[in-house]
Amino acid sequence: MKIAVLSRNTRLYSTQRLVEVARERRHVVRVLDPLRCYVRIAPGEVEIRYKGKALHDIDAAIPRIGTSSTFYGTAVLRQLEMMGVYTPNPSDAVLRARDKLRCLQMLAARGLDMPVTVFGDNPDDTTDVLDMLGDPPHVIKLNEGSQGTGVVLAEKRSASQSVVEAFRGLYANFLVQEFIAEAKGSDLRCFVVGGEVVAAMQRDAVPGEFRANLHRGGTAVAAELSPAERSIAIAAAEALGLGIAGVDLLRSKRGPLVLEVNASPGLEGIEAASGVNVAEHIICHLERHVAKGSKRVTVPASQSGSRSAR
Ligand SMILES: Nc1ncnc2c1ncn2[C@@H]1O[C@H](COP(=O)(O)OP(=O)(O)OP(=O)(O)O)[C@@H](O)[C@H]1O
Ligand SMILES: [Mg+2]
Ligand SMILES: [Mg+2]
Repeated sequence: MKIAVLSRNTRLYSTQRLVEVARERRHVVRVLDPLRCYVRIAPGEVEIRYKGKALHDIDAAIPRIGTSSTFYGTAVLRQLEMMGVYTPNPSDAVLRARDKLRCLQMLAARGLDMPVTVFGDNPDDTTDVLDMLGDPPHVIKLNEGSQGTGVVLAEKRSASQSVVEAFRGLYANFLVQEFIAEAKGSDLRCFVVGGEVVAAMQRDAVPGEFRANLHRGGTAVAAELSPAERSIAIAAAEALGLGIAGVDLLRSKRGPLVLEVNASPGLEGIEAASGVNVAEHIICHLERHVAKGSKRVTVPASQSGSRSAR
């Protein structure tokens, strides 16, 4: 198989692991910086080039698209999809996951439990928006934040109001959630590949911190999931159409709650904590799909001319 890993940095742990395992399993693998891919769009043609050369015959692509290149990265991925390249995480699904509000709306539509969430645009509505949520503490989050940045705990209503005003002043999209105190600064990261949870870890925040993210100093240990936790994680990944997903859950009084679904979950923390070779699960998932015969589109010579991508 010829595999492309769309990643801005070949030195990242996740990128390196995917390359390593793909090579071990005798695939041809190449890391492509999505920002160095460029595209020609014309009727009946599919063309994508990388550093001066046409890309062709790619069987599968693994998008590892960071928040800073969502727009461009997903456009490149879409072009690969148009060429019939298999991707476990299609561009539309990556876009859905990147937008926390949209993600929560889709999960709610499936009846999956989550912290109750509100949002509103006009300052005149803030009081009523917060009334819809209930008493503090509240968690206020930037809609497109990651690694715990822009996630703020407001203990009092006046604090919620101030943070909301500050985010509005910065023209940032945000959402406000009920604070799940019973989670006690811990969350569960469930790594879903091809409709199965292949690895899970519990992350615990450092004392005095409510965010469990490893980037915020949190620590991680392997986690045993209950059947309910396992099934809600799988359902959340499926609701968004993601073959690979990092689903974050909180353990609450009313059962597991989905916090968010990440489309480019990191491998370092989860492989270290769980001891599972997650990269191998991902490559095996590609093998199963490409072998199943997801066909690459061949552009007819009459349409593609000398510009054909293959
Ligand atoms: N409503 C909540 N109640 C309790 N704790 C919360 C809540 N929302 C977030 N947290 C804590 O803050 C952390 C960061 O929140 P969240 O996962 O939404 O942000 P993120 O920046 O997208 O993180 P990631 O790096 O996992 O993508 C969570 O892992 C959890 O520990
Ligand atoms: Mg996230
Ligand atoms: Mg998270």
